[in-house]
Amino acid sequence: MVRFLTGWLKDVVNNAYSRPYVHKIRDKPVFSLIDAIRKVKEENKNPIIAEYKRASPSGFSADRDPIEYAKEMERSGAVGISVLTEDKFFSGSYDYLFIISHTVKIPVLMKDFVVTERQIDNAYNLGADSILLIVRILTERELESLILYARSYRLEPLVEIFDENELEIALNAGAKIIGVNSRDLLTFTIDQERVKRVLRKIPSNVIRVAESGITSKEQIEELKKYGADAFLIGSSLMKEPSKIKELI
Ligand SMILES: O=C(O)c1ccccc1NCC(=O)[C@H](O)[C@H](O)COP(=O)(O)O
Repeated sequence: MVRFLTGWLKDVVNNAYSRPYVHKIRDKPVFSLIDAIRKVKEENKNPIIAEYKRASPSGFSADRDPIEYAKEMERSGAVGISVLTEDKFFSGSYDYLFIISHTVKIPVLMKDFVVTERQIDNAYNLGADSILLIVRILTERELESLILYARSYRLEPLVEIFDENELEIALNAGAKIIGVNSRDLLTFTIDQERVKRVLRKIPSNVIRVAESGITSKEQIEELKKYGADAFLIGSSLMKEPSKIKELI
């Protein structure tokens, strides 16, 4: 299918094409996010991917030191850290990714609107262990090709979907870890019922991640009933990092 983008999504993708190449050489091993999630589940804990997000187009903003935040998340048992690197709409940066990936020894996900191989080169060189690939902004051919490109660096991408149609695309492309985003990328509305509906349709040999709008342990327990293996949480942990202890 050919992608058709409107509004801010069109702008964010256009901006992604002109992200610069970062001249760095990776100096750390790759940590598997999938293995880390399986291990935390075996320990009967909730695998939480804690996100470092300073701003978002839906109006979120938080000013927190990246090193302190990352250390606290690792100390508290987060399975991984997601770092927003998109600059125009999320006030992210490649510097945050480098700093955080060189602070912690748990998997780090580069959260961005990835549409080029150059962005994946940057993720690897800056120390990321995984990248996000969003089905909504890619053609099927691009998705397949970027998954393979990321794997050539041993980075297993988290493939983000919205609904059943995108689930089929992600599965056809061979995704091994799939995130269902409760937030509609255009309207920003959160719909956990859609997430539950889609989660239960993902085969159990695929790692299933519930993304966005998670604020409580009750929500996590509910999402687990529908098959969620891991939880990507940004806003509530950026506002109150100590909350991670009760969520895990
Ligand atoms: O965070 C946003 O407002 C947002 C708006 C539009 C597109 C993407 C957006 N966020 C990216 C994410 O996927 C979330 O940051 C992530 O899932 C964590 O969500 P939350 O816990 O609700 O901050």
